[in-house]
Amino acid sequence: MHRNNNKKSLNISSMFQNFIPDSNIFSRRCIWVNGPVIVGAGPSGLAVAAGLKREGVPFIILERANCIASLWQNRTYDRLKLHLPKQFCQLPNYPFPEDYPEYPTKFQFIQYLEEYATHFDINPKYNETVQSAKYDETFGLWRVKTISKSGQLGSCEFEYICRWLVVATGENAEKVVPDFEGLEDFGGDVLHAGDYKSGGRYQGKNVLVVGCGNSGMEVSLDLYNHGANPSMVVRSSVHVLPREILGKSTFELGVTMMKWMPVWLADKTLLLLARIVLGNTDKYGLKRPEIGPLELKNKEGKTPVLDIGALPKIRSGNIKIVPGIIKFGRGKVELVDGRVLEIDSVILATGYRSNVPSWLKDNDFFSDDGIPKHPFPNGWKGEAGLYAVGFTRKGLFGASLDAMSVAHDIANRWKEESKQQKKTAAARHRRCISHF
Ligand SMILES: Cc1cc2nc3c(=O)[nH]c(=O)nc-3n(C[C@H](O)[C@H](O)[C@H](O)COP(=O)(O)OP(=O)(O)OC[C@H]3O[C@@H](n4cnc5c(N)ncnc54)[C@H](O)[C@@H]3O)c2cc1C
Ligand SMILES: NC(=O)C1=CN([C@@H]2O[C@H](COP(=O)(O)OP(=O)(O)OC[C@H]3O[C@@H](n4cnc5c(N)ncnc54)[C@H](OP(=O)(O)O)[C@@H]3O)[C@@H](O)[C@H]2O)C=CC1
Ligand SMILES: O=C(O)C(=O)Cc1c[nH]c2ccccc12
Repeated sequence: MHRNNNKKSLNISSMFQNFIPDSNIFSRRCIWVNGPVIVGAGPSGLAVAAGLKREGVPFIILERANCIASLWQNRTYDRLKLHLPKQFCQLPNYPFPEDYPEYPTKFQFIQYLEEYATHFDINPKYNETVQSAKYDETFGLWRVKTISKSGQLGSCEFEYICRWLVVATGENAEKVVPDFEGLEDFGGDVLHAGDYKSGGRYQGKNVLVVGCGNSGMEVSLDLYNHGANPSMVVRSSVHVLPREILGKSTFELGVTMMKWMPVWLADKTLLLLARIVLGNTDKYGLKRPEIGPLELKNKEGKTPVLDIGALPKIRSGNIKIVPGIIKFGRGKVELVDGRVLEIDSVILATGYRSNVPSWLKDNDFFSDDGIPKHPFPNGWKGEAGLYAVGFTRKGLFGASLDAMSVAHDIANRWKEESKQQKKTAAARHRRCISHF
């Protein structure tokens, strides 16, 4: 759908360069960017920015929050630690400090990201939400419209014009909040896991945790540790794996096995080892999916739970497993097995989704769920200067690989176009001189 109009864009871009900056003739201020616009200042956006800095390519990062890594700073609970070993979570060209533990805390991870941004001198434009991005075929340029909520003037609107657009808004941009019958009559407090910080205020309360992914499991454990009485809803199935097997990270084991054997065999081996370490999890209401954990992650993006202590509490009955929900009523919930539970609070650990379809217009690179249609490792480059980083379903590790490919590709194209622009300018200059 998008054609590459390189020649056209060169002429038009130099035209914009003279004409647009700080223009007040439009109600929306237009800004020409001599390089890519990166949307999102999470780990993915920062990693691309660092790569571009190293190559000397100018760029702008637009971030809707007032800080970098807002998922980590604003939407995660206090007890969170990285659940993959640190070597799989560091960004390119800047290792974690040596004294960091194998599984850094979220506060250590945030500190690392702050230092990363400082080290590479990355300064995002904060409080600026991208509302739409559209490729203008006539000019061969991207038009990125934002609304900015900072400053004393209230909100301002901007339009950035650029040749390259890097989508780095993440797989977890928005909370998923399902519609439950009767929830409006429930009366107690209802929170998404993205707003949960700690179990401190739930002591002695009956709390229903909806969802059994890593968030549901870890929130349930945190609630138990704070003296609450959690019940966790498992409506379908879940793969629970030990975080480590014989002292080695299960994730690393999976990655290594996949290099040597087909994914189904790696899955079979992992499940056998998990059975030896954890026992039969089906017994506690944690039915395993029919597809193996690695294949399920690759195909559907569903992350297996890496257990950090919830499973023993499930075994001992301190965290109760309950089936799907029929409806809520005042102070209670009715379950599909006919039971009615009295509950004080609800925590929706029901996951997240990408928000790309809401703002990227006329695109056929991303599917309706906001993830690129081409799976890893082919999902980072679209047409007409469109790039995606951090949608590989491979966590920070995948984001880093994407970021290096994207920064390198843009740098090559930017340098090529800059060279051509210089040649065109020189030729124009020679023609002018020859007229005298
Ligand atoms: C609780 C939790 C724990 C996790 N733990 C791990 C882990 O241990 N290891 C691992 O590898 N992965 C983990 N992940 C996966 C996670 O996706 C990555 O860690 C990482 O945050 C992805 O980085 P990102 O930059 O792609 O996305 P994000 O971190 O989500 O950053 C995207 C940024 O884009 C901004 N944004 C979104 N929409 C707009 C818009 N329209 N305009 C402007 N800005 C916008 C957001 O505000 C955000 O700052 C975890 C995820 C969650 C939810
Ligand atoms: N320590 C760490 O590093 C952590 C990492 N994470 C990561 O963050 C990402 C998001 O994880 P998470 O927040 O757990 O989200 P997930 O998408 O992994 O899990 C969502 C859960 O909610 C359930 N659910 C959704 N809708 C309903 C409904 N209507 N009724 C009942 N159950 C419902 C799902 O069930 P079903 O499967 O049936 O759809 C699933 O169990 C993952 O990649 C995860 O690995 C999260 C927490 C900690
Ligand atoms: O925690 C996450 O969300 C991740 O995406 C990390 C991750 C990528 N691939 C996995 C396979 C098994 C467990 C975690 C991950």
